[in-house]
Amino acid sequence: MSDLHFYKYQGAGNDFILIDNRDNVVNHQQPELIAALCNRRFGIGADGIMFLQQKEGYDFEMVYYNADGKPSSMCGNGGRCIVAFAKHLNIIHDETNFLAVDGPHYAKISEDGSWVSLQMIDVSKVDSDKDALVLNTGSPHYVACTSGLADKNVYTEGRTIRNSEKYKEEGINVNFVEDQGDHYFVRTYERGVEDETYACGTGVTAVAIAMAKRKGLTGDVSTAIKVLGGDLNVKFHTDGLRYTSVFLEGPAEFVFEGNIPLK
Ligand SMILES: N[C@@H](CCC[C@H](N)C(=O)O)C(=O)O
Repeated sequence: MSDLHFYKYQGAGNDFILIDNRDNVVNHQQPELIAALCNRRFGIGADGIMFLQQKEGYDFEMVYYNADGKPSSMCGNGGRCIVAFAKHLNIIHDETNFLAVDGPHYAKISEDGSWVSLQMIDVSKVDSDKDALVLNTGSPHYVACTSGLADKNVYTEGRTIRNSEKYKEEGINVNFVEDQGDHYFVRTYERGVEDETYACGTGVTAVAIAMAKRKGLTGDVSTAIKVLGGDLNVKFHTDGLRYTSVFLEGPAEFVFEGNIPLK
């Protein structure tokens, strides 16, 4: 039995296990192992796990799995955390270009390594589903406006939409948003965690774009968003049809590191 050295990071309460796999010794294509490491009772506990790997032409590659052990689409808060991890490993200094499942990403990181601004994919397709908006910001998102969000049963209502006939095969992340004047309050049911998380980066990015679309905003837009685990900000430029130079900004913090036996 050998030990796996891991690092734990969180971005606005969206928490992740990080593994330095530059020497490629960990075979991560083991869904049961990934799910066991992410398990909050029997493992380290996390919403997802990332492997930092070498990639020619980039500072590193981000390989992301959801807590259920399945490979996932893009994770925005995970992307911000892996940038902080790459700085900790001295792979990068104050900016980086890395590769993720949805393509190349540029990011900037503060001197102390605790604040990350991550460029997300451009978006040009925003669909309607009755009163909700549906779009892909690296991961698929359903955005529904609501009131009384603090008291909403996000688990039950999110789970029902995620498992509805239309979405159950591919799955979708379900975001509920309440306009609170100078910011939006957002709560998200995450596919692959199959629960509400404290924050979802691709989710708040989808909310900021969806709300701009609904309000017909154009030009440079900056949107403050509160989530259960803290504060995030989303910036982009739009002509009303395309959303470009999209940046997800917020905290990314080291929590602890340790070793866990690989059984
Ligand atoms: N927490 C993430 C989203 C991770 C992917 C998601 N669970 C999915 O399967 O689509 C984020 O911060 O973006």
